[in-house]
Amino acid sequence: MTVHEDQTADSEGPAADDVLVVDGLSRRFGDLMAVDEVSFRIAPGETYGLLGPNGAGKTTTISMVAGLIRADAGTVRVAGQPMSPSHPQPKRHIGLVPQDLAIYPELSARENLVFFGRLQGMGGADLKGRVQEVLDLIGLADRAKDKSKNFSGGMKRRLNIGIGLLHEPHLLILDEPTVGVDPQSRNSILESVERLSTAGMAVLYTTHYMEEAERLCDRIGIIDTGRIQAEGTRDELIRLTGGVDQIRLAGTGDLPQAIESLRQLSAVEQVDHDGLALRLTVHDAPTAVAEIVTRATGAGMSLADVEITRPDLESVFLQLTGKALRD
Ligand SMILES: Nc1ncnc2c1ncn2[C@@H]1O[C@H](COP(=O)(O)OP(=O)(O)OP(=O)(O)O)[C@@H](O)[C@H]1O
Repeated sequence: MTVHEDQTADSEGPAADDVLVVDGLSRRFGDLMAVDEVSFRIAPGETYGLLGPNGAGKTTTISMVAGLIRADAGTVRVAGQPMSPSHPQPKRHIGLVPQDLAIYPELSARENLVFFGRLQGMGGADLKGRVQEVLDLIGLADRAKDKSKNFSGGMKRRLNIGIGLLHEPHLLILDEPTVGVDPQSRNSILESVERLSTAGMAVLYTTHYMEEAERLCDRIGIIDTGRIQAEGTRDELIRLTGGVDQIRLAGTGDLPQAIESLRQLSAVEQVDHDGLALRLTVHDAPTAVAEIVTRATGAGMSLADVEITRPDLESVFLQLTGKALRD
């Protein structure tokens, strides 16, 4: 886990096979420091999330990583090679999926992929084979012949992702790919990203949706006002801000005996009695809850209700920045 500002950290150095190493990346627009010394790294098969609200600096960061805009300071290494305006070659290892759709509505899914593949200098049997692989990866093989103008929002986004995958990049960058799509389409996009990650792809994923970061990302950088405020796995970030799982047991019966018995469980840190219910502070509530219920009832408690409360990244963000993730 790496913690920035005044927090202490046990930061690990970059591994030799990291697909992406970003160090001290900064960019100013006039008086605004849009990205301020952003550093992170992504290993093969790892999904790294930049989680932050609108205007946090996510798009500016990935635009610099992808070589679309110049950085004022900092370095980017892709697949072990430094990248700069004078040395753009490592760009070929990056697949960028921008926020806006870049597909031709009158062309089918397959025709779009063939068109963009040719633009990238691909052709012949290689292109044909790769297009089929990509159609499978994005789950559009059975709609390959349909014009993309007839696709749902999520299918169009997946086709957009497919275009970014054609040249077999080592790193796929997705900029808020689910904004403006319905929940079902969102799920199919997330499943595609999960499939790619399982296949070994390194993914850089920007979002302001906490649920997506929690579901997809192995590590998350919480970004606000251009700075990464904290970085780690979901659980590390939650521990960092002192978040704990709680279980509330409402019921009647021999409560003192239940408290005594529950205090002996290693997962239980603390048991309080608020008059109406027992309130437990626990490690990993979803795993511990079955044993806790068994203990409480075994000790003579008759349960009326069991409620689990887990802190989430929204509360971490609030604590770190004093603001909500969404307006
Ligand atoms: N070309 C530009 N000129 C001036 N200001 C810019 C430019 N591009 C971005 N900004 C500003 O830089 C800040 C960071 O913007 P950026 O687009 O990187 O944020 P974001 O986290 O991607 O949010 P969003 O999802 O809204 O794009 C914002 O205040 C934005 O207004």
